[in-house]
Amino acid sequence: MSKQTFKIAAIPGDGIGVDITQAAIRVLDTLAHVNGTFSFEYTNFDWSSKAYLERGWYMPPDWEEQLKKHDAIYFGAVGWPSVPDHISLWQMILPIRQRCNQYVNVRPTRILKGTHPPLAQLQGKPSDLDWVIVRENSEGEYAGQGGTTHGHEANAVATELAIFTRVGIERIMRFAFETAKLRPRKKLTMVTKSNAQRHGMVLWDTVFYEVAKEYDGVVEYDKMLVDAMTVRMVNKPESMDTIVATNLHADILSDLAAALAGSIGIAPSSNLDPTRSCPSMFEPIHGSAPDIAGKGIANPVGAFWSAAEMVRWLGKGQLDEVADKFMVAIENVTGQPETRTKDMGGSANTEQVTEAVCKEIEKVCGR
Ligand SMILES: NC(=O)c1ccc[n+]([C@@H]2O[C@H](COP(=O)([O-])OP(=O)(O)OC[C@H]3O[C@@H](n4cnc5c(N)ncnc54)[C@H](O)[C@@H]3O)[C@@H](O)[C@H]2O)c1
Ligand SMILES: O=C(O)[C@H](O)[C@@H](O)C(=O)O
Ligand SMILES: [K+]
Ligand SMILES: [Mn+2]
Repeated sequence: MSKQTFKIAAIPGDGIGVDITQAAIRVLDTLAHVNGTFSFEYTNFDWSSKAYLERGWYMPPDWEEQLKKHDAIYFGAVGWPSVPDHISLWQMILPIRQRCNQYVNVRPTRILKGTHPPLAQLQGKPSDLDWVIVRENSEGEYAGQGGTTHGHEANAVATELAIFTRVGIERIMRFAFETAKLRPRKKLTMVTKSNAQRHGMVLWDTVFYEVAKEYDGVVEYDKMLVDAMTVRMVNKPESMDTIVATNLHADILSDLAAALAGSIGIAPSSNLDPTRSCPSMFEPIHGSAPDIAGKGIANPVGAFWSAAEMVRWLGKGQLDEVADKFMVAIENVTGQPETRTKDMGGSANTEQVTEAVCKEIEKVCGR
């Protein structure tokens, strides 16, 4: 069998995005080397807030064409205090998600070996918390429509329009049910705020129950209002498995999930184009963390987990075992107190964790 080469567009971005992307590439290359059946070829894109401040743009006019030459995109994080966050988000990450048809954002959470999450200390066992949050990634509260009139005056008016389409809702529901069907608990919880938001959220509910009919007897499903959902996530983590929510709700719930599982630094995400007509994008859910940037102490585990999901996606079913072993290597490292970063109660730096994961890959990922 000839060796497969995957073309990766690497966009480190800002702050700790740079450290963790570098770490992820090192780990991915070690994995490829140890496995021997595939390799990665990277194009590095210096699209960042720093570059924006120097040259006035984040991405060049042909960014889409450039990205689409790749099999996948690996993303660090974007955002820096000297640029308003809505500028950085809307000039980088959100256009990529929208124009590359990445309408699903998959955010798994579970309690990795060796973590001491607040939830497990309160009650229950680590395996109680094992979720996949399916985030609608193309519309909703992130549709980007709205405007401002009389901007700096006392009578300023601003609108922020959330848009929900039947097509958009139906495809995310279907993806969520298919995800739930393949999980051990086979449960799907759908989250809205359809008591207060009586149009878009009601359409979500309606389409959910329509699609649900196709899964009767296969997937157990229920519906939650987002406020009550936060309580259930803390008090009854074992009662849920797959969760589907709108762009904004799932953004918030996934940070909560990460914190309950131990740290924002371990949580991964896959921005997927399920049709595979565009490259999908993999990134940890955290941001550029300006408060710890430049210190070399960022937890790279969320970045590694995202890299493992990228391998799984690129393999189209052929590299699942490789991705699983990669996760074992990561957990062998989180399992050791001396190779945990500060956010996980340890004192190791990014470099030491990366080194340790590479060593574990050599032990557990050989063919
Ligand atoms: N997808 C993205 O690129 C993305 C995601 C979230 C936030 N952002 C941007 O990042 C910037 C900072 O946002 P924020 O502070 O709200 O969120 P953040 O996720 O960057 O940081 C929140 C807190 O978590 C800590 N943290 C995050 N990742 C960590 C890691 N890997 N290891 C250890 N600690 C970690 C940070 O130090 C900080 O205290 C903003 O500009 C925001 O818009 C971008
Ligand atoms: O999508 C967003 O809201 C931001 O990019 C970030 O908070 C994320 O979760 O990816
Ligand atoms: K990120
Ligand atoms: Mn977020």
